[in-house]
Order: sequence, then structure tokens, then C-alpha cells
Amino acid sequence: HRACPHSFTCGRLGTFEYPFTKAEQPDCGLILIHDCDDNHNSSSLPKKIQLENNGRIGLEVNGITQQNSVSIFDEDFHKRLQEDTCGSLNHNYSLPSSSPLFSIHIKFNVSLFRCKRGLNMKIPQHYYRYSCHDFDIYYDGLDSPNKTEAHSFFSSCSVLQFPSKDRTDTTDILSFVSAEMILQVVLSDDCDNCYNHRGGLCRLDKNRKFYCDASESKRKSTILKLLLGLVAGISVILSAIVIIGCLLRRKHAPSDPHYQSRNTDNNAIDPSSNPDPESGRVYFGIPLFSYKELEKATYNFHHARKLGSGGFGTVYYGKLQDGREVAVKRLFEHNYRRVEQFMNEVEILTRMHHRNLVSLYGCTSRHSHELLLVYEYVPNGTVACHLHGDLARRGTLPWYIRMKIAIETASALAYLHASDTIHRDVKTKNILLTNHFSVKVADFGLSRLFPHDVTHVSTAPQGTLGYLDPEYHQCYQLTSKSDVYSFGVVLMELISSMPAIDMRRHKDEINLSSLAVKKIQESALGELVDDSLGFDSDDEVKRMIVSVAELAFQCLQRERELRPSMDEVLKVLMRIESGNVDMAEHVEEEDVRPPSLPSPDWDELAFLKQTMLPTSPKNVTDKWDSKSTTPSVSS
Ligand SMILES: Nc1ncnc2c1ncn2[C@@H]1O[C@H](COP(=O)(O)OP(=O)(O)OP(=O)(O)O)[C@@H](O)[C@H]1O
Repeated sequence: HRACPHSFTCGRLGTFEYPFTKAEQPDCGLILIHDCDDNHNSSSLPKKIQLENNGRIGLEVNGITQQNSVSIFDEDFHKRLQEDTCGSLNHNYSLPSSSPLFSIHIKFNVSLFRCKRGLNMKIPQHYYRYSCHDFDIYYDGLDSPNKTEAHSFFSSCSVLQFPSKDRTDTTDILSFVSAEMILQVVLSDDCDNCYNHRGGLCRLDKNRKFYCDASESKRKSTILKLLLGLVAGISVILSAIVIIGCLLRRKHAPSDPHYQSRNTDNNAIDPSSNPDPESGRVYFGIPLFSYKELEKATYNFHHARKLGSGGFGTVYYGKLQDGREVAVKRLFEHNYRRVEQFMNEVEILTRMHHRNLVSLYGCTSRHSHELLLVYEYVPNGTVACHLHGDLARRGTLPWYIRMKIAIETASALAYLHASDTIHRDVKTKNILLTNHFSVKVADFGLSRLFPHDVTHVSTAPQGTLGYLDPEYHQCYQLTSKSDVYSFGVVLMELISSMPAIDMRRHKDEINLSSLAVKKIQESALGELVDDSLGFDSDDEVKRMIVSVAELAFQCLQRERELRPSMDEVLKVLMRIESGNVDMAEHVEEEDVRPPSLPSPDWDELAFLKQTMLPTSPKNVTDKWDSKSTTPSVSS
């Protein structure tokens, strides 16, 4: 398998790694992808996946979501669902039987209850009924995670499992159950050990028993052993000569105090004398992890465990000994500036507890071999990824989920601001999602605490192009209104599904903020809206999108005094979502109040009584008077 590449490209689907392999190289992986090399024209063949050796080659691959997950479309199942819905819902959906080398899981599985017809019962809240000739199907439109109550309620019915695109609230069974799904491939322990630790490839022998084909790595390790033996032999001979030489010199010369003291100093700084001093200690109230433990949890920072990279380091997936799944951020270099950033991030995060902020479980100490941060693992990718990245698929992020994302992000930012903290790098790549599409705002690496008595902090510009506050860029002055500006860009991304910067757009439209402001001023918001959201077909969705665009326009004002505060943004979003003008009484305490760090200035009552943000001078669908409040139209 020396000829096996570490990864391969499959047309527009991107890069795949083991256990996937091109059908042309079946020995290089466990799951074959067909027609990867057919990319010559736009109507190239759809790529197909073959889950079993000699099995059906029927499932179309839509994309790769994470290193071990693919998004697929089962055309046969789709046809059966459309043509004979009841027949297809009569039995569980099943995938080919698992191999001893790996198992395949459907990421979003939904449960349906198939009950005898005519059960005259009052069905639980959120549940819907779909009637067939011989039976009725009941399902939870919200697919709430706690099924215990439902299972006892439907105890006389059978439970069936089907794939779903995501967990969406739906009354239509044909969008709830879906032929589009994400498959996750998990290697067996033996195979995982073989591939990730021994550098081998997993194989089955004639009797379908596992063996690890590590022939090349064995050959390499034999050569290595021989080399090591040779080096060790030479070292022993050289050491013997040096020792004999020294003994002879001592015998013939007076003692040398300088030599002795240098020797002692060297011993004092030998790092190996204290190999793992940090394990189990606590720093700023958070646990310190030992480097070794994290090395083990991430399989020695194996490339296959890499979740992504940012400006400060690389993030790896890991599993701790106690079973917790974690994201370990490994900072690039151990120099002073980064140590400062690291400690800053640790200090801030330990003091922040909010349901929409990523939790920090712990870190290694500043004296450790390497600086590592251990975060809760948030499994469902970033908002950027769902909007215009690897996970983007038409219609999978309906408007009401985007609204929820906007509100939860605003809630996390309002909380940070109420704790006198500026995020500094608000962007859709820093908004992570759980499997239920709840927000976890991440990456406080650029945050700085600022004292109560100053209105800005003067510091070098940091942040990401496309989201940068234009005033901050000019004056190097940072206030919480810089986060509000960036959040305005996030709102426009949620409305349009376009990236904040796109070099392929016309030069005046490279920045989404400029494009958005231009379209709003031209009364052409409709041209910007992602056409899968129902802007033209659903009046309620249109009302919300128009109001959110109006709010985004205010966030994008060039002059920061004209921008609303994050509290105001949150309240307006909640009002837009509910359609209720008098929302003040419904603001939940935890939405903004910092529970562990109440600011002395914080007056909750005053906050709740605050009037709502006045609406814009004109509706965004009207022509905007550019003189009154013109946001930044340049980068
Ligand atoms: N807690 C986490 N759980 C799951 N994945 C994570 C977590 N934190 C980060 N990631 C993944 O790692 C990637 C890199 O994260 P990181 O914060 O280092 O950089 P970034 O936000 O992409 O860039 P920048 O350095 O500009 O902020 C993210 O895009 C995300 O996919």
C-alpha cells in the first residue's frame, strides 16, 4: 500500500481521507467512492458510494462534512417515499450490514411510532399523525431528545427509525423523514489502532477475520531498529573512550571547580527530571490537564483528528479517559505574545458561563511542554459551514432556525458585553452548532477585558476581514459596538447565505456589508435573500427577514454611536421573532445577565424597562434616504 495517497480529491466534493478511497484504488480504503475522476465538464457524473464490498453502488454522495462523515442521497428510498409513502414507512430504514472493520451510523435518526388504526387518543404536544390504510404513524415534529414519555405513551405501538436531514420542526412527514442524510463511519477498535497507531491498513482474511496490513511500516521499523542498534553501539564505544580519557586526566591533573559547577547547572534545567508535574492541579479554578493525557486523547495529535485551524493554532478532536468529547486547541508557538493570549482566553472563559458560549474544561499550565486549551466539543460544525461551506445544502437551514441562531448569538454577545468583555472576532466561523442547532459562540482568543471607567480600549486591530468595524480599522479604538458591526454582517449572512467576503463578486460587492447596504438602498433586498427561505411565498418569513435586514442595516452604520447596543439588538430580534411588540416582560434573565460576574452597573430592572430600539426611518423595502443614516458602504 505504498502507493496509497493520504487523501484524494473527488471533484467538487472536496478532499476525502481513509477509510474512503477511490473505486480505482480499492485496496487503499474500506469504502469506495465511484467516478471521482470524472470532472471534465459541468454535467459530470454524480459520485456514488459503495458501502459494502461487492455491494450496491447506489447512494449518491453530496459532500463530505467531517473527515469521517459523508452526506448522501438514497435515490431509491426517495422514489419509494414519494410513490408509496405508507409502504416505505412500514419498516425501518436500513443500511447495508456493518463490516467487522467499521460501523456506519445515520447522524440524524428520527423515531416514528407505528400504531394500529383508530387508537382514539389525545396525542402529546408537538406530535403529528400521518394516516395509512392499516396503521397510523405518529411523530414528534420537534424531535425532542427526551423520548421516555413518548415511549410510554405509545407503548402499544412499534418504534421505527428513519433518517432525517436535520432536526427541523415540520408538519410534513416527507420533509421530516428524508432520503438525504449524513452517514458517520466509525472504525472498529482494532482497525482504529491499526490505521492510527501502527500506520497499517485494515484487512479481512479469507474467513473475514481482521488483520492489520502493516507490512511497510514493519519494514520501516526494522530499518529503524537496525539504525538505532548501530547508533547505540557506536555511542557505547565512544562513551567508553571518553570515560577512560576522563579517568586518566583526573589521575594526572588538579580538580576543575568551574567544570563541576557547569555540570550541576545543566542538571538543574533538565526538563526530563520533572516529566508531568501539572496533572490534577487547578489554575484560576479550572482543572489543569497533563500534556500526556491530551496527547493520548487526541491520538498523539493525529492529523485524522484535526477539526480545523485558525490564526492561533490547530484544533483537534479528542476523547478524555472519563469519556468526555473535547476540542483541544494547540497553539502554534510557545512565545510570549501567545502565552499572553492563552492566559487571557483562559481567564476570561473561566469567568463566563452562558448556555450559548462554548465551555472551557481546562488547559495545560503556562510552564507545560505545550499550551493547550480543552473545550467542550460542539459536534455540528460552524454556522459558516452550514451557510456556505461543506455542510451547506439547499433548504436545510430554514428561516426559523436562522432566527434562533441570531437570537442565541446576540444573547451570548449581550452577556459578554454586560460582563465588560468584547468578543473582537464575531463571525459565522466562530458560531458553533450543537446537533439541535443551538448556538455555542467560540474563540475568545482576541477578547480583552476592559475596565468600567473607559469607553474604549486602544489596541492593534485584530479580527477578520469582512467583519471589521470601519471605525476600529481607522482609529484602532475598540468598543462593544465593533462586535455589533460584525454581528450586522452575521445577520446579512443568515439572510443571504453568502460569505462575508467573496473575491468572485464585483469589486464593489466583495464585502457582504457593502453589497447588503447597496441592495437595501436600492430597495432590492429580495435579490439578496437566499431563495430557499420562502421570502416570496411566506408572508411571515418575509416580515421577519425585512425586519432583520433593517436591524442589520442599523448595526452596519459607519458611525458607531448610531449603532444599537447588543442588548437592544437582542430585544429587537426577540420582538421580531414573536411578532409581539411588547416583549420586554419576556426577556429571560439568563439571556443577558452575567450570573457569575454581575457588573456593579448592571440594573436589570432598568434594562427590562428600556424602550425598544426605534425602528429605522424607513422600511428597508423602501428607498433609503442615504443622508440620514448611511452605513459603511466601503470595506
Ligand atoms: N469547541 C469546538 N468543538 C468543535 N469544533 C471546534 C471547536 N472549536 C473549534 N472547532 C473547529 O476548529 C476550527 C478552527 O477553530 P479556531 O477557533 O482555531 O479558528 P477559526 O475560528 O476558524 O479562525 P480564527 O483564528 O480566525 O478565529 C473551527 O472552524 C471549528 O471547525
